[in-house]
Amino acid sequence: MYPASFAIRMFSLCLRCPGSHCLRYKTSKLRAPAPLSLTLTRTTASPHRPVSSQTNCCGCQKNSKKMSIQAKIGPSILNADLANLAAESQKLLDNGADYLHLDVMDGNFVPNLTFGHPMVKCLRNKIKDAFFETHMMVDNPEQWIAPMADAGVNLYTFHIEPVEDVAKVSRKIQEAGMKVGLALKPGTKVEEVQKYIDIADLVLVMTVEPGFGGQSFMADMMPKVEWLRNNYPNLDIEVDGGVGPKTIDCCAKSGANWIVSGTAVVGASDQRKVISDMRGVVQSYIK
Ligand SMILES: O=C(CO)[C@H](O)[C@H](O)COP(=O)(O)O
Repeated sequence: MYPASFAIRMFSLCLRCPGSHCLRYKTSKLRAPAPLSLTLTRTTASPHRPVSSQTNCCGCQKNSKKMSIQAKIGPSILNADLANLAAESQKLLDNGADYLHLDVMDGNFVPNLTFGHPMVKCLRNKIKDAFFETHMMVDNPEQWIAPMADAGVNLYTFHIEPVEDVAKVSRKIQEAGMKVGLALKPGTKVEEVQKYIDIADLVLVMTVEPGFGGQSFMADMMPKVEWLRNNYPNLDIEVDGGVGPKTIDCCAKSGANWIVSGTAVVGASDQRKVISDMRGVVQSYIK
């Protein structure tokens, strides 16, 4: 961690750069993460996905480029009528959902049980072309990679907390043909995911304790999202838990672009409006 005086000095150096969006002290060159307490916007360089090869003499990007991320709304079907899952899911997709967030719980990692790959496979048989994310709230995510890939999952998001070798599990997910999501419980420091970000397609910052839908949003998780966005402008950052029309602005402003919303969408009388309004808020913060 660099002291604040160093950060301020590097920032003022950056002001000489014609690219006014450059904040050099948090580029990949220095490999120093911005402190969690700093709230910064608009970076142009990322160790995750570089956005330009043109640089100024100071190493800053010459031209500001648009962030390449997109706003995505993924309803969680946790609190839906699971006996009617295919119809409920199709309705969400027809109302504009970008993807489905499927909460898989094993009763060990979290104190709740939901469903596993057989159910996901049945859902895939009914819904052929939607993007499926499974949020694996399980002790041993490695165990379910092959069956979930076979079930037609696109993005396999697992918690790093119980996993000894996150890189190995991530590689196996990729080899199985799925994208990799890395999830953090509220008590897990964001720095713990940093060394794996280059192999991740998405980082999920939980905004409730995982296990149940319908809980209150934890605004104190937003510094994690800000830190990720400031350091990785093109990373897909997902939030999950208590997210809805009342809390979306806070998430979007902090830099989240993949939004999981359960109760607020599934229980809405006008799902289409809720999904579209939330996407609009996220889009308004994407530069
Ligand atoms: O992962 C989850 C709980 O562990 C759920 O996805 C999450 O809680 C979504 O539901 P809601 O929007 O109702 O909070």
